[in-house]
Amino acid sequence: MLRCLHPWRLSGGRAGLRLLQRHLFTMKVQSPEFQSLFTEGLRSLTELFAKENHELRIAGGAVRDLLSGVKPQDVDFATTATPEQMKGLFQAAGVRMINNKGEKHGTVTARLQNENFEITTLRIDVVTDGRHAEVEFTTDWQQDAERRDLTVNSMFLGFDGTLYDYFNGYEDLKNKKVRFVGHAKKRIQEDYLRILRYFRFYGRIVDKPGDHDPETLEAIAENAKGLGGISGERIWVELKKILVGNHVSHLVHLIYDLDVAPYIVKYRNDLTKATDSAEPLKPYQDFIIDSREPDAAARVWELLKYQGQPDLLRDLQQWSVPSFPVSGHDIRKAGISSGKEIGALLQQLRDQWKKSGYQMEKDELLSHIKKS
Ligand SMILES: Nc1ccn([C@@H]2O[C@H](COP(=O)(O)OP(=O)(O)OP(=O)(O)O)[C@@H](O)[C@H]2O)c(=O)n1
Ligand SMILES: [Mg+2]
Repeated sequence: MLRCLHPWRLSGGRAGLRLLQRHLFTMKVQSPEFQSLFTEGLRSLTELFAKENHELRIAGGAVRDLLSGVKPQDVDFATTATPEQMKGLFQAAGVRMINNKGEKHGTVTARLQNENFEITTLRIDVVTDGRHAEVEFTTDWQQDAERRDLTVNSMFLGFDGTLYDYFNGYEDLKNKKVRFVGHAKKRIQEDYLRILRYFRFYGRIVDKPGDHDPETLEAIAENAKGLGGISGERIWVELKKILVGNHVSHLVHLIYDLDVAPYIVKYRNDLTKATDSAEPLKPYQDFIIDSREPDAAARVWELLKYQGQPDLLRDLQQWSVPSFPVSGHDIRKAGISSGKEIGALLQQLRDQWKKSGYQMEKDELLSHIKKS
């Protein structure tokens, strides 16, 4: 998962600006990944905002991915427009809005040319309890960058290719450094899940494991117990992402050394509560099956070794990973030709197969298609 940095075209002679933290560094970004985002839907969206003089930029993780030469899986947008202004603008243009649950936190989702766009008003987190935040809207990009977790996740990218970087995120990405924006302690106390996000991005970005900012490690150790208040399901989602990254062994050690482990693994019966507790191996097996990485099993052993669960470890080591018996070809033979439908059916059958404890065979699975 080594990510290489693209040779960016710098807009002449501004490199000196990045020396000061909290000093806006800008440059121009041109890359095939960036260009590939410009769908018809995105063009219409940017035009709508430009017409009303609202600023709209790509924000956070998607900027990080683009700068690493990776096409982002999901793109978040940030804007100076308030949710009310966005709603007015979309209504006037006859654009459908969906899923208004995010509105309290400033997020409006608009559907243009069959694509969904999640757009969030710039905000300050006014009150945080380590899990949720009460927010206040702002039109100041720097303030929005300041409430984000890591420097590499705190950048914005305008549609003319201008990168806006307030906290040396670009420099950190190039130097493969994972750092919190401002004080690690404060950032973690705003949302304890950020402890695990730190490990996750460390596994994604850093080449050689071992180097950490002492202040960060201290802040993690001091605040690990905050993870006790986060739902097991959210923890498990992050943990799985750590396990598919690099440096798993190093990170699992660190999770134990910093005493984070008690709050995310031992004593946590709800960690994998989506599944039956009579089958303690199931979530790990599902993870291995879903990850499709050749060494996924070894990564989970690593975790179990330290989880103080030698029985689970032994059982998992003896388990031979079954392979899903249905292929796209089988479904096509059953008379379905649309690629999209085949994909959806494969996913459905996979889920059924997993629920059956990987017991269902090909014919039985395929017979379910015909019935539905
Ligand atoms: N606990 C969190 C979660 C998110 N963010 C901010 O919100 C952005 C988007 O969050 P999310 O999509 O959850 O994560 P990404 O960083 O985009 O990572 P991924 O590639 O997994 O989506 C992050 O980049 C970061 O700026 C944050 O500050 N603190
Ligand atoms: Mg994201």
